Amino acid sequence: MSDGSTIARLSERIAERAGADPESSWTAKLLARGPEKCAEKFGEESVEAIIEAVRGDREKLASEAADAIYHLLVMCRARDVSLADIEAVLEAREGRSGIDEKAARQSGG
Ligand SMILES: N=c1c2ncn([C@@H]3O[C@H](COP(=O)(O)OP(=O)(O)OP(=O)(O)O)[C@@H](O)[C@H]3O)c2ncn1[C@@H]1O[C@H](COP(=O)(O)O)[C@@H](O)[C@H]1O
Repeated sequence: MSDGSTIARLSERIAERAGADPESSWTAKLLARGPEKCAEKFGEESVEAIIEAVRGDREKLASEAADAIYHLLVMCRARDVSLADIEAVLEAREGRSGIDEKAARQSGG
């Protein structure tokens, strides 16, 4: 069972590896290729997760979802958006239902 700290550790590891040798780090290699390439990679990994979600293989979906989360964090890192930035948005949404939020947006409130 995860308490969320695995993703926080992953995010820290991505930040550490950002300055590593691209020959020895996938993170460094991706970041060296620029934000557009990181976004493309996230898109590919997301599609792989979508395919497994449609197929209904739980094990493969968990694996592809892990790849997608890693590549999402790398893409955000490439644009200087940290996990803390993402968490701040999520925290601001806590306690408000998505249905209420959508209704408020549609009524301009
Ligand atoms: N979580 C990950 C992680 N998930 C996926 N990947 C890499 O993402 C790459 C995906 O590349 P590809 O698309 O070629 O792989 P694929 O999806 O199997 O491709 P196909 O063969 O299906 O086309 C692989 O090389 C994976 O190893 C990851 N690379 C790194 N991490 C984490 O990042 C940390 C730092 O890694 P380095 O930067 O490599 O040191 C690691 O300790 C991990 O915690």
